[in-house]
Amino acid sequence: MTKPLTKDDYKPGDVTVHHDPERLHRVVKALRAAGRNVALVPTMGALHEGHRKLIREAHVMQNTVVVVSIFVNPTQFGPGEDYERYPRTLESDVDICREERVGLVFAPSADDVYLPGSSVTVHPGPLGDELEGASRPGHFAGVLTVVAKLFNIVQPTYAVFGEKDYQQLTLVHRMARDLNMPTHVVGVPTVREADGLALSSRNRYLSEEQRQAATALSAALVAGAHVSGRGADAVLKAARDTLDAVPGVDLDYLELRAPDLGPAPENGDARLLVAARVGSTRLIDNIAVLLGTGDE
Ligand SMILES: Nc1ncnc2c1ncn2[C@@H]1O[C@H](COP(=O)(O)OP(=O)(O)OP(=O)(O)O)[C@@H](O)[C@H]1O
Ligand SMILES: CC(C)(CO)[C@@H](O)C(=O)[O-]
Ligand code: BAL
Repeated sequence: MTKPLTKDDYKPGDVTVHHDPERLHRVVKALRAAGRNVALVPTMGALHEGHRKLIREAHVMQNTVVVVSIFVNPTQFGPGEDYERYPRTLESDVDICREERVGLVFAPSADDVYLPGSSVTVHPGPLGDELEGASRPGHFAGVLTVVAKLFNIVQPTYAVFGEKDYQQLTLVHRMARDLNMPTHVVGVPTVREADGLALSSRNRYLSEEQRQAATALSAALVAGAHVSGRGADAVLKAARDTLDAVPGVDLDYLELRAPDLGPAPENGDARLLVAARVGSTRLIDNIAVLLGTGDE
């Protein structure tokens, strides 16, 4: 039988913060037994408007308890990446969650998530070594393993992810399908600043000058999308020219792919993806494009 909840487990109308995976698991199990839907929004914290939009999407279904996880997952960072430096702002994150009517925040420590001797991981398949995975070896094994753990701890009906991390969203979809996970994965369009820059927790690393240069990523995607009727070569050239015109932007990749990140089609729906370093900050972005044949 499910144990009744106490005020330390769940406070209707307020947010409750849990650190212990087993306790959180017990709380969501009791809420489900009481007829509530459970939706999960996985994050690494330092919450911004993009995260707020994911939380609002998670509320779309009536009678839902939204769980936001806040965990800077060490296994998805490579050596020399910004794991130590990544912003950790739990107190203000909890305030944002309260404003957004989140029921439960799950903020575990790395030791609670990865028990000593843990060795089994999720293998992302070949897509895990491409695009982001080519620059960040092992990144998607780390992401999918922690997302699978979160799905098992929370057992959500819905889990919401942003299109800003398009390859991550694609791989999480694929993991849920390939491993018969009962969670529905929902994608949310990218929230942008007025000048086009995709919101990202890492934007706070940028100096004023770098912040200005960083608009080159979204500008390049828009320039590419603008000429999409003329075909793939025109898209890549327009995007590349835009990036090349801005000093201080060091391109990592600019690629056109199919919407499922397979090879780009000659025409029809496609995705244009970019990653670049501005100073020491690595930024990513992407946009949907409709490729024409170049005849029109
Ligand atoms: N601008 C955005 N619009 C929509 N969703 C977003 C945006 N930024 C992040 N997300 C989504 O929020 C979720 C948590 O991402 P995360 O906490 O890593 O934030 P982030 O801003 O992407 O941080 P980072 O700078 O580390 O990439 C992911 O599903 C991510 O795609
Ligand atoms: C999905 C995620 C929370 C897994 O650590 C992370 O990759 C993120 O914040 O996008
Ligand atoms: N937002 C994706 C998490 C990462 O960059 O590690």
